[in-house]
Formats: sequence, structure tokens, C-alpha cells
Amino acid sequence: MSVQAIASPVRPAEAQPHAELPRNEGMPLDLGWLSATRVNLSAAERRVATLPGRRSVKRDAQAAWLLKAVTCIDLTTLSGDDTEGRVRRLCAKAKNPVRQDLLDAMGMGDRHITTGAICVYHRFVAAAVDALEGSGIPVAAVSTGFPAGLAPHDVKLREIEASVADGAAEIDIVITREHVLTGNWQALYDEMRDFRRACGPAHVKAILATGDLKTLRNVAKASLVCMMAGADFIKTSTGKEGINATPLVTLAMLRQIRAYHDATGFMVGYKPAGGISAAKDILNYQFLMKEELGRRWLEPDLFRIGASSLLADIERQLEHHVTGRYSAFNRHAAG
Ligand SMILES: O=C[C@H](O)COP(=O)(O)O
Repeated sequence: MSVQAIASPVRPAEAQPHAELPRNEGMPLDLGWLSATRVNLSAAERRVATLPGRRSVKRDAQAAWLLKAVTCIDLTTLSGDDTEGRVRRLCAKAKNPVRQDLLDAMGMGDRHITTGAICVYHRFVAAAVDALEGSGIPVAAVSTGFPAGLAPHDVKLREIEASVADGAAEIDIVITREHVLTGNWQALYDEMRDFRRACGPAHVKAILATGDLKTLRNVAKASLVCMMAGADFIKTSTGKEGINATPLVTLAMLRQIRAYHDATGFMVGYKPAGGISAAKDILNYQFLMKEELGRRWLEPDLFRIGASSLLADIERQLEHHVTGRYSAFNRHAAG
């Protein structure tokens, strides 16, 4: 079977793969639901431990999954030494994330594969919007005092508004971890509600910074509160915590997305981010998404991968798939 046959869900970027989903409108804060929320740690660990052994895909199937992953990457640069030049180079890579000769060899040369988005600091939103004009690739901005999220609340709201005014279609906000660590769910709900309102038409991804939240139960509750307050996506990490995205934390968050969908009918997206740099690792996240939430959640409107260096390894794996040889990492500088 060819990559093309397997990867047929990888559609041209300009086409709408599915009817636009209704946005998560949120719901009143339900403290009873929260206090009943539990995570069975040992069962979750067992579930995650069996994942790589049970689902290994090879050759054409693996190439198809990896191409699908490319379409879900929020290609990211979030460094103190970022420059407009670096952001523009990243945008060029987002438009052509995989070499044309490799795509042609896989029968995917006409699919106009792009990354899901570009993710940058507010300062670079306007330049990224300009560089991506006509491509259909959205710009995501990390606002709200990223990565600590400890700026004054009104300053965070102004930052969101400024990013939207500059053309950001998606805003990745960071929550105040203290609200979770002190169990102040009302404060977290109110904060998230305000962020959602400030985003207006821009979609909002709530970064939980799971590595700071101490327990999986806290992660599960914070996920629920952010969804109740209207988050379009929940996202694991800023990439700056000591522990970033993991399959275990993913499982805890996906189970809450499922529970929220069962209760409200709203489909909320998921974004693992931080420390995901190996192609083989992203396959596990994709399998978890498919098994826990279903095929629909593999599309870029419900699944994003926050990563600054994953694309380089995916391209290397695809080159190996096509040519039988691995190239050096320095041949894949961007992404
Ligand atoms: O949101 C995305 C992350 O900041 C990217 O983290 P990374 O540089 O570890 O891939």
C-alpha cells in the first residue's frame, strides 16, 4: 500500500477537511464534578506503558502517520534571542515543511502540506502574519506573560488584545499555577473566562504547565476548569518547565476531554508541547489520540503538537523512508 493511500486524510492546506466545528462555549463552573474527579495513577501508568509495544507502524504506514503529524505541528520559536529574521525563516519552513522531492517520491507532491501553525511571541506576530500571507497558515501567539504567567491580570488581557490586533488567529495563554496549587478553582475559571473573552474570534489554547501542577489529579481538574471556561484547546506545557509533555499527562488530559465531550457535546482540542523532538515519540501521542478520542481528533483543528525541533527528525525519517539513508541533522536546520 502506498503512502498516498494510507495518508489520504492528509488534505491540501487550503481545503477545509471538515465542516468547521462549533466552538466550545463553556459552561458554569461545576465544583461537584471537580471534586468527584479522580485519576487512577497505576492504571494510567499501565495503559501508557503498553502503548509502544501494542502499536508499532512501519514503512508506508509510518510515513503516512508522520506526514499527518507535520500538518499538526505548531512550528515554534520561543527564545529570548528570537529575531524577525529567524521568525521569517521559520515561516518559510512552515509553508514547505518537507522537501518536494521526498513528497513526490511518496506520491504526495500535490498535497500542499504545511504545518498547522507558527507559534511565536507577541513581538513577532505581525512579521509572521506578513510572511505567511496567502498560505492559510495561522499565527499563534503566546500571550499572558508567557511562560510564568505572573504579569498583572489586566496586562495579560491587553497583551492578548494586542496579539489579536496584529493578526494572531490563535492565542496560547498560560494559567496562573497558584490557582491550581491552592485549589482556587473559581479564580482559575474566572481568569480563563476573561482570557477567552479577550481573544474574541481567535481560538484560545490553555497552557496548564502540567510539570508545575504536582499531581495528575490537579492536571485533570485544571483541564476541566479550563474547558468549562471555554478553552478551545488544552495544552500541556510552555516548554520551559522541568517536565513538559509526557504520555502519562496526555492520558489524564485526554480522558477529561472525553468526559467533557460526553457531558456537553463540545469537542476540545489537545496540544502536547515541550521536549517533543523525536519522530517515534509523536507516533505514541497520535495513537493515544486515536484510541482515546477517535479518528476525528487527529485533524489539525483538534490536535496540535507544540515543537521547535520535531520537524527536523520527521524529515530525516521521511528521507530514510524514501532513500534508505539518514541525513545529518544539520541538513534540516529549521524546525
Ligand atoms: O509550545 C511549544 C514549546 O515551547 C516548544 O517546546 P520545545 O522547544 O521543547 O519543542
